[in-house]
Amino acid sequence: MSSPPPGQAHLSIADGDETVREHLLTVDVGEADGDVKFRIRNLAKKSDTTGAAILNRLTLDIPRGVIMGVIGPSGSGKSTLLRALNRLWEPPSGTVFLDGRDILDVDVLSLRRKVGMLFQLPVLFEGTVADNIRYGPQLKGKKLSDEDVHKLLTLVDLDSSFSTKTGSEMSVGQSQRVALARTLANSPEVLLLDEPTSALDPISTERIEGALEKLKQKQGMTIVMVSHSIKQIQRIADIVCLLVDGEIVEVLKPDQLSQAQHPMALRFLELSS
Ligand SMILES: Nc1ncnc2c1ncn2[C@@H]1O[C@H](COP(=O)(O)OP(=O)(O)OP(=O)(O)O)[C@@H](O)[C@H]1O
Repeated sequence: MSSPPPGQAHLSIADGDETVREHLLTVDVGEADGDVKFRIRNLAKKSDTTGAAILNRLTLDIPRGVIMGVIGPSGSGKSTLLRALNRLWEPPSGTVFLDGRDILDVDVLSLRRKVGMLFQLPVLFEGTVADNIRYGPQLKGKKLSDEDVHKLLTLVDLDSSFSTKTGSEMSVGQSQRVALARTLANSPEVLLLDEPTSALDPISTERIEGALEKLKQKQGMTIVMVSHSIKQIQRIADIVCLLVDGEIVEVLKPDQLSQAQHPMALRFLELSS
């Protein structure tokens, strides 16, 4: 079999195959595959209180340089999965690999620089936008110039006049873009986004989506985004992963959702049309 193109390791194998789901879930692109950014193997988590499974032995490859959308009903484990990827909770050893390396073997602070995260609501620190953007690099002893700050603002579609504003002078959408710029100041390789636009108006949403597209195209950023909006996933994701009750039940291209076999995927599609 010829090698799949970068970032398409799973999809090219399963294209046109009626048993898409089974193939996608069992295909292993190989231990040393350079096109896989995150390798997740048998990732499990139980509730501390009830012992019920929150994540049920998830196995998934996240290809490098793609936007992967994660969808699923409320409580299906989407945020829990995302949070394992930068050790906001500690996954068991041997379950999550970044560039082939167990993330438990990576210093947690450098992991979080490489794997930045953005939440539903932006929380800016005190001080100006520039202070916020400079914060991460400063911890490493690096001082960003005004030009660096302006470049980061441009990446998120804000003009340089924002650098002197404070959180209280901005809308939630603008603050979210500043939070994104602050994360980007650490030069991450991966962005984890937990419903980053669910509190935003359509114009702000479009701006964030535009920034994410640019980051993927120009910097080859790998992006994993939890979203409740199928339409958003269809707009920007290259691959969509459907979680139901802590299990991955579908991994497919967004335009193949109508061919999904799991009833929940079809339900999602119905609700979004
Ligand atoms: N530390 C924890 N201890 C116990 N239960 C937890 C813990 N963290 C999450 N849960 C439970 O795990 C399940 C999955 O939660 P999670 O937030 O990952 O789901 P989700 O798919 O992101 O949901 P939503 O779409 O509503 O944000 C939920 O039932 C939640 O209550």
